[in-house]
Amino acid sequence: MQRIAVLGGGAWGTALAVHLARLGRDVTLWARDGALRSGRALHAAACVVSAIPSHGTRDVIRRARGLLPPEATVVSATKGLEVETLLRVSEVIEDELGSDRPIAVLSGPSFAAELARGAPTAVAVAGNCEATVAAVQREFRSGYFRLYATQDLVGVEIGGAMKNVIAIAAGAVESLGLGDNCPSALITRGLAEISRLASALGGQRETLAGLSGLGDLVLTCTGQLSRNRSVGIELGKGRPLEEILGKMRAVAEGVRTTEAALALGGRHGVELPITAQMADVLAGQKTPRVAVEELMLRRQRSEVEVE
Ligand SMILES: NC(=O)C1=CN([C@@H]2O[C@H](COP(=O)(O)OP(=O)(O)OC[C@H]3O[C@@H](n4cnc5c(N)ncnc54)[C@H](O)[C@@H]3O)[C@@H](O)[C@H]2O)C=CC1
Ligand SMILES: O=C(CO)COP(=O)(O)O
Repeated sequence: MQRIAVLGGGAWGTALAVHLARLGRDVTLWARDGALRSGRALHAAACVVSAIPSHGTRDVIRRARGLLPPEATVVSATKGLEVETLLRVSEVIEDELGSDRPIAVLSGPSFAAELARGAPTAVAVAGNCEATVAAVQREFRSGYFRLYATQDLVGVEIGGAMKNVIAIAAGAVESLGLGDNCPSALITRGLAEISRLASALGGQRETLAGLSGLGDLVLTCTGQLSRNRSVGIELGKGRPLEEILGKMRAVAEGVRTTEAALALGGRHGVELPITAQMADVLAGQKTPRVAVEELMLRRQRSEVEVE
């Protein structure tokens, strides 16, 4: 897997391209408005890493379809859901490229800037076949980048997408200055909510206790570099969402994921109380303070749910 094309010239695509180039791979980075049409970016690629925001993935993959070498593995590094279809990103890719295509997903606690400077980082890698997962694990690893293999695509992708929703909530709670108990409860109950949805969709709860669940949740809810957390901080100050997003150049996937996750929960009969409150907050229908009060006043229940 020597030749690698990275689609997406944002922070994450760039960091992954830098990392792979450092490993001696022959890397091409395709940024929006780049030369995808000419096929130069994808020519003879053994592997294509997709680090496009979730809302742009289908379009870019569709445009890449005819240019992709038939055997090329596609590795999704995106964390989100397709709002219109409620599909996970690997499902979107499969929808466009067919179920024979080797597809893997990378997800876990990994701020782009830290990977780019070679800070020790560990992620999960899942895929639609064991050999694909093993190949990605082998080809992407370095002294500072470690990949844990799993076959649980659902768990890994739901963990990566949903942690962004809880991170927005964590930022809002931080802004309200409610102390340390509240964010801790939010992270824990957020994890319960994420695990419930993943499990209903066929994922394994154990996956959510791993890097693409708890690991990424802790990083994004507490890390200074998180864009999702920073959206929450601004919401907590009372700024409207449009104004916050209008000033942001980077993507905060949790904003769109909130709506999609809530719809997925509804479809599968899964209660997502924090996500539901965040949907109201993001829609400007409720303040974060009221959302916290309503969560606290919910009917008390068992901590561990019996399925
Ligand atoms: N930044 C990070 O630390 C990490 C980000 N991710 C995920 O990677 C994905 C990409 O995020 P970043 O690179 O951070 O985003 P970014 O905000 O740094 O850049 C987004 C890039 O996507 C391009 N883009 C936007 N809309 C597009 C569209 N419709 N079609 C094609 N390209 C489009 C933009 O031009 C820009 O180059 C997201 O799903 C994010 O959650 C995952 C792990 C770490
Ligand atoms: O996914 C990330 C770290 O694992 C990046 O989080 P943000 O998109 O909130 O910056």
